[in-house]
Amino acid sequence: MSSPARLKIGCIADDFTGATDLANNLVRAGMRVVQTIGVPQAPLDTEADAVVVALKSRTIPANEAIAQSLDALRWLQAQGAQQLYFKYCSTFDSTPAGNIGPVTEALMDALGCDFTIATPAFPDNKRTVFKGYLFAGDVLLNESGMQNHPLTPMTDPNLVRVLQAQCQRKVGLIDHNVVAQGEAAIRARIATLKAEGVGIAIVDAVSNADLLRMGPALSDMSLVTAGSGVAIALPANFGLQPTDQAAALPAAGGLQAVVSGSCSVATNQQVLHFIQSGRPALAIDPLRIAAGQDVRAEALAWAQDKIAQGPVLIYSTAEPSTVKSIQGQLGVEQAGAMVEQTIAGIARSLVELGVRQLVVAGGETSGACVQALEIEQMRIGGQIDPGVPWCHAASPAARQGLHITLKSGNFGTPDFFTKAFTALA
Ligand SMILES: Nc1ncnc2c1ncn2[C@@H]1O[C@H](COP(=O)(O)OP(=O)(O)O)[C@@H](O)[C@H]1O
Ligand SMILES: O=C(O)[C@@H](O)C(=O)COP(=O)(O)O
Repeated sequence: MSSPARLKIGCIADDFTGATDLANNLVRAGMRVVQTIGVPQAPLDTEADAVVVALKSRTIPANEAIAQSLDALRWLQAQGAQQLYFKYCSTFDSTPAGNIGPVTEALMDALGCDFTIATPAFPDNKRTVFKGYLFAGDVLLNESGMQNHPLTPMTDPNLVRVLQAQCQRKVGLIDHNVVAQGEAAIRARIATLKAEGVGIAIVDAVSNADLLRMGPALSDMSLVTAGSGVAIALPANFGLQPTDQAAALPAAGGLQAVVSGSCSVATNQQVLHFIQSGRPALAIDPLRIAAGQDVRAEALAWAQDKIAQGPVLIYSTAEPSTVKSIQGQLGVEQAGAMVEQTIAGIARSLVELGVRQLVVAGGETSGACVQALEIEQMRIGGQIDPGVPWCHAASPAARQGLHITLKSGNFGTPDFFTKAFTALA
């Protein structure tokens, strides 16, 4: 086994789909990237410029998120990572208890880092930050629907205030006027903030040009914290330029399927689009799972005689009123866990049937599917839509490995479920 080169960027992501989102942006900017599911037990055994360690630490208790993140940091340091990147959601999903602030500060302490940035800006997916205020699309974060998020309701769009509530260190702002002037002005502002006792600064960015202007000023920062957007600007600091080779994956083959447990607005549109295009789609009824029916076996039998003709979709995706009614009958957590386990079981059975191109929709659903497929590591390939790349992974269920994409609930155009397979052809 050849000994891999020193990692340029070591990344810690607080969820699985967010991890592929970050990996995708690093690949687009020229890095070869591997994503691991959790913290690996062994050293990296393949060439990569960056590794993204995917955790599920977004909404767990802050002390557990810190412990897992420090574990990931130690592994990345052992692989020689030259810069660390903590990735969180582009809608800054967190509560006054964390976990963005506590994890950032624990990583800073461990790295002896006296200053870092924080920006969830991801203009390709319409997340922008101006004067410290986060916009999702054309509206402020707290008007975007995120104010109703069940676990991390975002009711304040001012990120300086939001992050300060989670941090011991003083939080400041590098605003758009400074970012627009480029590296020297950003470095000067950082020096001023440090002199004022600020340890973490929210940074404005309303376009990719802003992110690219920011990049050179981050070249010597041991820790960067951000959504995935900032990643487009970092590979250049290591002398890398965009190249198709960074996204190279093995040739794709085998059967094609989509499984969806996401109930987000974008996914609902994607399911509808797939059905309206006349392709085979099977809805899963959570109440039948709860009643003890073998929904997995039924789904497999349904798929078996259709899948040779082209991609099939198996979904529990539903509109908010239906989801609420099911949650009312089964309980929120029980309904979620039951559906996740069923879809993950179906994904495993489909791969055992010969599916080698698998689209998974939903963050939690992706976590369950990746676990059911016993995937430990994924190589990141080309982008299908902003934030969503194809990946290639080994799995005991697929001898030569499989192509898999983990789609965040809110990402992707309405035709994503068909476009994904065309992109791989
Ligand atoms: N019809 C349904 N009724 C109730 N819960 C559902 C239904 N379909 C999916 N779920 C659950 O909703 C959650 C969706 O979360 P997730 O997979 O993270 O999607 P997203 O990325 O869109 O948030 C999962 O726990 C899933 O099992
Ligand atoms: O930064 C983002 O928006 C995404 O990468 C992300 O983290 C999305 O999370 P989920 O919507 O929970 O999949």
